[in-house]
Amino acid sequence: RQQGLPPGPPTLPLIGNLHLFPTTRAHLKFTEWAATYGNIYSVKIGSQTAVFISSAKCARECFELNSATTSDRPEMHMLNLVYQGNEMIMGRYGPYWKNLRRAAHHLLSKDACNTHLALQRAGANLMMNAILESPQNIYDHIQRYATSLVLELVFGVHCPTYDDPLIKEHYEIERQTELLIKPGEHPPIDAFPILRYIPERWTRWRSMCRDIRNRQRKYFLNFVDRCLDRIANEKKTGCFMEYLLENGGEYGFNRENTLYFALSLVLAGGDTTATYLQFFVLCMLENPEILAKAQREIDDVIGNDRVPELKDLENLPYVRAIINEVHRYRPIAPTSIPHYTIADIKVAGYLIPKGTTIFMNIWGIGRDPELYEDPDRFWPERFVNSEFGTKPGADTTGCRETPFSFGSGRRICPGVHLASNSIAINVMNVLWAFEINPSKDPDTGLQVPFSTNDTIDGALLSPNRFACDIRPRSSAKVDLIKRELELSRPSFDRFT
Ligand code: HEM
Repeated sequence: RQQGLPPGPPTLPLIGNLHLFPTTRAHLKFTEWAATYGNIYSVKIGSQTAVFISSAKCARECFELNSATTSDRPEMHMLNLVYQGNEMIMGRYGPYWKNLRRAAHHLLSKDACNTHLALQRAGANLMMNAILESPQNIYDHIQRYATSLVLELVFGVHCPTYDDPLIKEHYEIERQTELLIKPGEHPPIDAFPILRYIPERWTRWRSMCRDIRNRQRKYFLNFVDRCLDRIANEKKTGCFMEYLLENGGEYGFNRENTLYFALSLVLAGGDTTATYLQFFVLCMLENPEILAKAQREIDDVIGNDRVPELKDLENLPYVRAIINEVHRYRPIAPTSIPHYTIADIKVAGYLIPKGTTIFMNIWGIGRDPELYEDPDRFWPERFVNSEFGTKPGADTTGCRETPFSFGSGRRICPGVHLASNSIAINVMNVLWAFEINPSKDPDTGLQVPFSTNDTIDGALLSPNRFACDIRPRSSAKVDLIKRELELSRPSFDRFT
């Protein structure tokens, strides 16, 4: 470990800390290290350095005040094989990425998102109706909502049911793609670049990258072809891809850039929103008294004669607190997406050299004992008692309105407004419409186990499929849900 670097676990010659690097539930180990080595610490992997930031104050200094230097992404060989530098999420910082961000703003700015609200509400109504029809499939109904929304907006493709083959293929592609970046899944090719030269017959990753690339191209190019057809036949849906195919030059995009930009939005926008909403349902299942309190608030403000609207959220402080607490308690990207320095910087008095990978330890920031009382407890009241959910007297430098789970600095999630609207609409709907209880095994009568800790071991933190007993709170609400769905169906007409 070079002089001036933040402290960290003791290293071994050549491999550094590689032998200590966790391959499962890595965020827990990274947060444990923060308790030992501090809110900024470094880890060596071969010759490479990684720095972990685990406090709001350091995150502000690192990602916001030094954003001109900390907005690159580390090079990942396998992603290069799949995307050849065209995609956005791991794209290198520079003029091409700046154009991608400009283009993303066109679709995802706060104002643009106001124009997507009718579609989001229609999709949410479809989800409530699907829960009425097959409550046992709530996990899938949530996935359908989130995936169909991004496919509708980006490619003009509507998926009305969860067993639509397009939804199934989307999730297969997401799962495969996640394996590319899952720690421990492959040899450390990026830390030891010499591994790139191992002959193909002894490696699995090259053929895997080729398969994923081909599968993604087949899936997404089919959507592009459909857009081209609609443009030719003057049957446009107003989706983003149609706009890009006609105006991509505005951003300097060629056809490949356009394809991979759209792919980035769809892959980044579907699973993330779905995972948040699945965790929300699990948090309600685990905390019936919190669910009941939120429903009392909803009943007082909205009542039984109409469904919730986005603007109701202003009058629902406890529901807002629940939304913030789910973000804190189960951040879906617990160590965000790594950033990379393009020059030396100083953070908290330590040197972070050019060429360092920096992780924002979102999980650790949400569990910082200096900021949060009883951080491992799901307790929305903390966000009622103080603006940022912090304990009395805490130094709130770096705390902010946008949840940390969306990342930080110039790379902060550009989908934050779309995701926040989806979350608000669906959280209010579910609280207003449904009772949520543990389900019982029909044979044994025993409660079917569930837990917010029962997660898929992937690059993102997402819950395993779970069961619950979710049913309408009254027959009058069933009638309202059905009526609302019929009223909002015209939003889908343009996709037929
Ligand atoms: C609950 C939902 C979501 C969460 C928690 C989330 C979280 C994140 C995080 C942590 C990052 C990395 C930020 C950083 O590097 O500092 C990110 C990046 C990104 N997100 Fe999201 N996201 C969500 C939904 C969405 C949606 C709906 C879209 C678009 C439709 C989207 C598009 C993107 C893109 C394109 C990036 C890469 C940005 C870049 O590298 O410049 N996300 N997101």
